[in-house]
Amino acid sequence: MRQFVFEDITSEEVARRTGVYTPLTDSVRQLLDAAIRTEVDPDTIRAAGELIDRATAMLRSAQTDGPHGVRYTADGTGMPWGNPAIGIRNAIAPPMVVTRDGDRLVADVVLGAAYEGPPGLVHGGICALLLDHILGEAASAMTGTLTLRYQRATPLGAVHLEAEVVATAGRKLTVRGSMSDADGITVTAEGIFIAPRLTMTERPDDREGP
Ligand SMILES: CCCCCCCCCCCCCC(=O)SCCNC(=O)CCNC(=O)[C@H](O)C(C)(C)COP(=O)(O)OP(=O)(O)OC[C@H]1O[C@@H](n2cnc3c(N)ncnc32)[C@H](O)[C@@H]1OP(=O)(O)O
Repeated sequence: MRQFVFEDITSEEVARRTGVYTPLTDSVRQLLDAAIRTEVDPDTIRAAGELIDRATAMLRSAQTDGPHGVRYTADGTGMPWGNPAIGIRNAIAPPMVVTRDGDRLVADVVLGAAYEGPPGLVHGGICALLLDHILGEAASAMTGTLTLRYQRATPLGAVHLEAEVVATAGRKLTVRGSMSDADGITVTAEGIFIAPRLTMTERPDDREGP
């Protein structure tokens, strides 16, 4: 299991990097959507592919070995930037922006063509990804068991997610949550999340993570 990675950088530097990477990821997200929906002729598709390959080579001219990792700074700011639900450097992520509302975590996300499963509807695995993430973030723990009930299909478009810890027993946290559209709940979730064996006396870079 890889470890969390400590980066000794200021919040200004985090903001600067966020400003650099966010527009790139937005562009790649637009590219994903365009690649799914384009109806241009084959020559134009080939030409676009060559341009994309050139851009990819530019980006690969300096890159990390392996994944981005879950990085954090001295003040505890997390940089899970490769995360497929919330990562600001991952175009697969919608991205979901999670905020706190009292005891609950909430997020509002727009799911477009890249998330389609049945026609016009959100893929069930995407519902599971987003719910796993928001429930896991509510618990700050590893998913042990996650149970979903797909109450009705979720149309592509705007969705709302919620999660709340409802019980704690030792390292085990029970978390409930839901996904909904404008007409109400589409998916309910309940998970058992297991907090790491970790004491606050350990140095941050000793922590193991997913
Ligand atoms: C790491 C911190 C993460 C922070 C993340 C920040 C937010 C990021 C958000 C990311 C969100 C995305 C999140 C992701 O994507 S997390 C990635 C997906 N999840 C995994 O890959 C987890 C793989 N499994 C494991 O690593 C271990 O099996 C875990 C850690 C789960 C338990 O192994 P551990 O050796 O620690 O456990 P223990 O044997 O001491 O048992 C302890 C207690 O737990 C009970 N139990 C055990 N297993 C399960 C189970 N599967 N269901 C229900 N209960 C289970 C067990 O009965 C016992 O209960 P009790 O007898 O005491 O009553």
